[in-house]
This record gives sequence, C-alpha cells and structure tokens, in this order.
Amino acid sequence: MFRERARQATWWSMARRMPVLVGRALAVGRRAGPGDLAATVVFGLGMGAATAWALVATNAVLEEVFAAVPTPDRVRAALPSLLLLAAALLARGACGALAGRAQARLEPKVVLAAERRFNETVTGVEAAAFDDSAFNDHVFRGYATGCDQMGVLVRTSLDVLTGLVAIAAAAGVLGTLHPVLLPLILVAMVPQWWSSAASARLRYRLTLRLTEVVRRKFMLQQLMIDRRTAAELRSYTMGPRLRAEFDRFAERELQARLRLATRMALIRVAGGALGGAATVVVFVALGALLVEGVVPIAAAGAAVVAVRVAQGALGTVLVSVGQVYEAGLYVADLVELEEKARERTPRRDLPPAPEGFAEIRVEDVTFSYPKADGDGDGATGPALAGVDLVLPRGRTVALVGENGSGKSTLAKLLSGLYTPDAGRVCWDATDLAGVDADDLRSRIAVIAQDHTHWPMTARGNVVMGGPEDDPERLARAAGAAHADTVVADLPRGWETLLDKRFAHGHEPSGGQWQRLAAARGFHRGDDGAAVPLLIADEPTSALDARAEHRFFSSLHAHAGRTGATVVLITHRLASVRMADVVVVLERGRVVDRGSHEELMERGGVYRELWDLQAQAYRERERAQEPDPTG
Ligand SMILES: Nc1ncnc2c1ncn2[C@@H]1O[C@H](COP(=O)(O)OP(=O)(O)OP(=O)(O)O)[C@@H](O)[C@H]1O
Repeated sequence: MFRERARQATWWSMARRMPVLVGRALAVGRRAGPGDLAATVVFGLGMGAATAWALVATNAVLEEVFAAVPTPDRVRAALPSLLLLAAALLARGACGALAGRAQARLEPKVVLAAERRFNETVTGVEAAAFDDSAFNDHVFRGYATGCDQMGVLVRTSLDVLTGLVAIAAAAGVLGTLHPVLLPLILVAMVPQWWSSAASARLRYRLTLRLTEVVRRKFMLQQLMIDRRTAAELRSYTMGPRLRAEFDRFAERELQARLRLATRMALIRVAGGALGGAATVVVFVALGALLVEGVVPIAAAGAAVVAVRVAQGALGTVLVSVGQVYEAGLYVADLVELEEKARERTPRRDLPPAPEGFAEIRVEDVTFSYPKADGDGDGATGPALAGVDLVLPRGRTVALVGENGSGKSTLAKLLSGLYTPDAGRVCWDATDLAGVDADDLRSRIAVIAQDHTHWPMTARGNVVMGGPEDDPERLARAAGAAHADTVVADLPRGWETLLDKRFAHGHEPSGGQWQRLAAARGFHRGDDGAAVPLLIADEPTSALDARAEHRFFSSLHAHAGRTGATVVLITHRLASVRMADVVVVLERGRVVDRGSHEELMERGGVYRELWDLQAQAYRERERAQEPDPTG
C-alpha cells in the first residue's frame, strides 16, 4: 500500500492533497498549541501586509526619483517615502521574528502530542499484533519518523501559508501597477515546483524501500549496546558476526542513498537551469513592456523589486510545499498505522468480564500464529488444534508436554492475550471474546515465562499490577514467592533500583528475578474474589530445588487460600504430582488428562516423561550413595 502511494506521488496529487494536509496540520497545531498557532498566523499576515507596504513605498520613492533628472530636491522629496519604506521593512522583520518564535515553540508541542498519541495507540493494540512483521515495520516507521514528521508538517504548512501571504502581497502590488505584470510571477514558479516535487517523491520512495533495512540495523545495534546481551555477545565472540551483518545492511542503505544523492543533484541542476531561464524570460518581458510604453519606468523598477520578493517567497513556498507533501506522506502513514492499530485494538464498548466463574471451558479451540512474510502456505500447523478442556474453580491444573506442544499458547489464550481462530474460551457460559479485554485481564494474574525485568525499584516490580500502598499484601506476596529473602539482601530493601544501567542500580540473579516476578503474580492475585485465575508459565526454571519445592507448595496454597484456579505450566513433573488435574499436550492437541495417579496408571506420554525424569533422579541418587563395600 505504501509503495502504491509512493508511485502515485505526482505533482498533481501533491497540489490536490495540499489543502487536506495543511488543514490537518492546522487542526493538530490548534490542539497542541492554540496560542502559538494564532501568533504564527497573525504575524505571518503582518509580514504580508508589511511586504505590500514596502513595495508601495518603493514605488513612491522611485516615482519621486524618476519624475525628472534626479536633483537634491527630488531626493529630499523622496525622503518621507524612504522613511515609510524603512518602517515597513522594520515591521516586516519584527513580524518575521515573532512568527518564527511562535513557530519554533509550536513544533515541539506538536511532536510531543504526536508521541503521546503514538504511545497510546501502540500500547492499546492486542499482543498478537506484535507477531506480525508488517505491523512491526509500520510501528517502527511511526516511531522513527512519523511523530517528528508531524512537527515538520505543521512547521512547513505554516511556511507555505506565510509565503503565500507574501506572494499575494507582491502580486497585489504588481496587479495595481499593471495587470499585465502578474503572469510574470507564474513564469518564475514552474521550474522550482517541478524540482521540489521530484526530490520529495524520490526521498519518500527510498524511505519506504529502506524501512526493513533500517529496522534490522537498529535491532543489530541494540544487540551490540544492550547490557543483557553484553556477556553472551562476548562469550560467543559474536561481535564480528553482528558487525558484518550490520555492514551488509548498512552497505545496501548507503548505496541506495548515494544513488539518491546523484539523482537529487541532477534534479537540482535541471531545476536551477530552468529557474535561470525563467528569470531571463521575466526580465526580457519587462524590458519589452517598458520599450512599448505599457508600464512607466518607476512601475517597472518597483515591478523588478516585487518580482524578486515574490520569487524569494515562492522559493520558500515551493520548498515548503515539497516538505509538506513529503511530511504529509509520513503523517498519512502514521494515520494509517492508527487505523490499523484501531482494528487490532480490543473493542472498548463490550460488557465487562464476569466477576468470577465456577469453571473455565475451552471448547474446540484452534489457534495459529500469523505467518512471517515469505512463509509458504502450511509451512507449520496450528499451535493449538481442537482443544477441549474444563478448568474447575479453586483447583490447580497443570499443563505438561514436550517443547512446542502448545502449553504457553494455551496459557496466552486463557489469559486473554490472544483470541482463538475457532472455538471459544468461556467463563461459565460467557465467551471471553465478547467481553472487555482490559477488564478481563485485570481479573487474571500471570507469572510469565519470559517475564520482564522492569527498570524500577523492587517494590515497583512487585506492586505494578495491584494496589501500591498495601504493606500486608506486599508481605504476603513476597512470602509466597520467597522474594522476601531476596529483598532483605538488597542494599536499599524494597526501594533498591533493579537496573545496573543507572546509578545505584542493582542486578538480582536469574532466580531472584524469577521470585520477584512470582511475587508480582501473587500480589496481583491476592484477592481471589477479584482475581479468580492465576497462570504460572514455567515459574521455577531458574529456581534451586529447595526454592522450587517451596514455590509449588505456595501455588497450591494460593488456590486453597483464595479459591482461585491455578494453571501451572512446568517440565518438573515431580511438582505436577500435587496438581488436581494434569493435562497432557502433544503437537497442539490434548492427548490425555486426569490426576497424576490416573495418568500413571494409563501409561502413555505422561508416564513415559515421568519415568524418564524419575530414572534420571534415581541414577543421580545412586551415583551419590556411599559405596557400602568401601
Ligand atoms: N509468537 C509466535 N509466533 C509464531 N509461532 C509461535 C509463537 N510462539 C510459539 N509459536 C509456535 O507455536 C507452537 C507452540 O509453542 P508454545 O510456546 O505454545 O509451546 P510450549 O509447549 O509452551 O513450548 P515450551 O515447552 O518450549 O515452552 C510452536 O510450534 C512454536 O514454534
């Protein structure tokens, strides 16, 4: 769609879209800084009026001077007009400075407003949108250029408006001197129009083509500078590889930009030559009118000044029109992103989620992740296919299965992050696809497998999903997750900043982070009536054996104390034993379910996995037993 729009970037489309773009810029400017916008327009008009006044005064001076052979008396007679001219130029300068100040104040306000709107847009969309590479590209373009270009659009639109006022003033004065002088302005305009439109089009097309390349470069550089990747990057001596990869993309970008520079220079040369020819045409025409006696000498003199003024203003207008058009394309892209994001933002007019449930029903659910660009049809099967499940209230349900069997995907559907392609996830009779997504998620606590290390204090990391000033709740959550001992060892306790990139920042170990993430989940789910579902996805992968055992006991106790349903995903089958229901997944399908004892009795995948783990433990134990003969 962007390519289509870039192809359509013709002079005619530029002119046609100009009123819409300027209108949009004025609307944005009015919202972001009404006072500054008004000041820019008023002082811009003042500049136009002062320009007209200066031209009239110039004509008056020339009339006095050329009335007869110049004498000291004639020069003296021209003095009042000269003073008027000086005053007009002063007024013009003052208006220009004030308009410039207002414009300079307006632009950052507009950019900030655009950034706020962008943030609101991207944080509102469903999580699944970020699995779509085209959407990621679009978001990146908005982030890297869209918001800044909104500021450019407003600034350059105002440049167009003030330039047009100056041209109108010059044209008005020319028209009063003699109507035949008016078309001269148009002659001077055509070459500049062509060159600025052609350059804008080339630049925009290039930006569209380079989006993916620039994004890759950006991501590679992030990997080079990020603290989290610093150690592994060095352990695996990844530096040269990342740099080579970066160079590959950078070279493509550089070559494209060099080709652009050459083509832009050619356009500029052609535009300059045509502009020079147009100026010659203007002066020849003026000379002919003078010889024919169509215009008097003083008017011809004033016309020369007026044409220069108009040309100068036209230069500004045309460059600005090109910039408005170019910025308009980016802003249109940003507006399109907003529309796409809106389509992917959960509806806000849906009824709230049910307060609780007696059981969660997963009915014949199928789900596939969006395919990456370039993936052929059917490259992989669905992540979940025809899943049926019942999760009773107040019970612990364990999801087990080998890597890639669909456990985390099912957890994301249960937590309201993704919606099924087919089938339903219901709280009793209510289909969750029909309820307010934010409200639903506020009733679910999640301990995520790939939890975020938020650059906040320890307290901030735990209380972010619940009330901030409830010390008892915080203590309960920290106790359940055994994060209290982690916090006790932190230099500033709960107030320790957990990010080494900042002064006084501290870095917990992997297992300590996991306990804090678990505390976040327990804190959110502290009131089982308000939050009747807790989902823990691989919550103990970084915990030592003792911590792991204590943690599973806490999870079980959580279901008992709060009456919430606990969904646990884990590969540690010894801990699954205490779950009320165990669900076994294989290749996106539920292949078995029941209590640990039932599943062991039946044999199958679960029994196989259990025996493997038990055997590994037995072998380890045997290796550690003292030799009775020795
Ligand atoms: N964001 C994603 N985009 C595309 N495919 C995905 C995504 N996340 C998971 N998948 C695919 O979906 C399938 C199920 O993955 P899922 O993460 O649910 O498995 P899992 O059982 O939780 O595995 P593990 O035990 O390794 O955590 C896999 O084939 C995986 O490649």
